[in-house]
Amino acid sequence: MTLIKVCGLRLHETIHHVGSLPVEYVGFVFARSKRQVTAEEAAELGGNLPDTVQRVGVFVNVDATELKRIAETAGLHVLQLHGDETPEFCERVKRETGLAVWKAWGVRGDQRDEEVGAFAGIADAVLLDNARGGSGVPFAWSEIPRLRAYLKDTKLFIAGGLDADNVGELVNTYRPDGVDVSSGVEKVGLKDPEKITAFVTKVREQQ
Ligand SMILES: O=C(O)c1ccccc1N[C@@H]1O[C@H](COP(=O)(O)O)[C@@H](O)[C@H]1O
Repeated sequence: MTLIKVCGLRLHETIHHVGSLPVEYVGFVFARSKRQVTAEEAAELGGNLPDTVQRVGVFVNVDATELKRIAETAGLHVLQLHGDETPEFCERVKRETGLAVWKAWGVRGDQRDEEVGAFAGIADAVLLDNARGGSGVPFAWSEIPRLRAYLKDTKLFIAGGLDADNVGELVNTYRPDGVDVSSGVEKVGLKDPEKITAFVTKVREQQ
């Protein structure tokens, strides 16, 4: 089964809707973004989710002390690191928080992408995204098999410009462990319940 993460939630109505769908993860963005929430807001929103849904915090280059503070306040289960975090930093944060760590990797389509292999066996998952993270634009999916080979058994999530129209092809062709969506389920900057349902339905149809 393909795991599903819906990211960038800020409103109670959307949280209730996502909580009623077969979704494994919900993401809260703590990076500077139009989707940014505070730890306190995330705690309140996340408190309305069923226990089956894990809460993921999205961070860009935040130090370990601040990560810990936000994770505890917001009640996070997973830390998604979207900046220049090293494998050593990921290992340390995993050890000190006891939480799962996902490393987001911006795919550029050049030799530097091979460095993603340094996170294999350290991060609980690697999330491949467009090199401009959170941009809503897909990267070249043809790179997936090459990069997956560097990750060995580490879980692979795909993000970057996914929506209900393209996720079926992605799942069918590349069979990632999970998919992550944000801007593709928005309408004029707000999460759209119909688009979220359409996305989840499309992923589940591929099983
Ligand atoms: O969503 C944001 O604003 C954001 C800001 C900074 C880093 C990451 C961000 N979001 C993550 O980006 C990917 C792709 O999102 P999209 O579907 O292409 O919009 C996803 O993992 C979001 O969690």
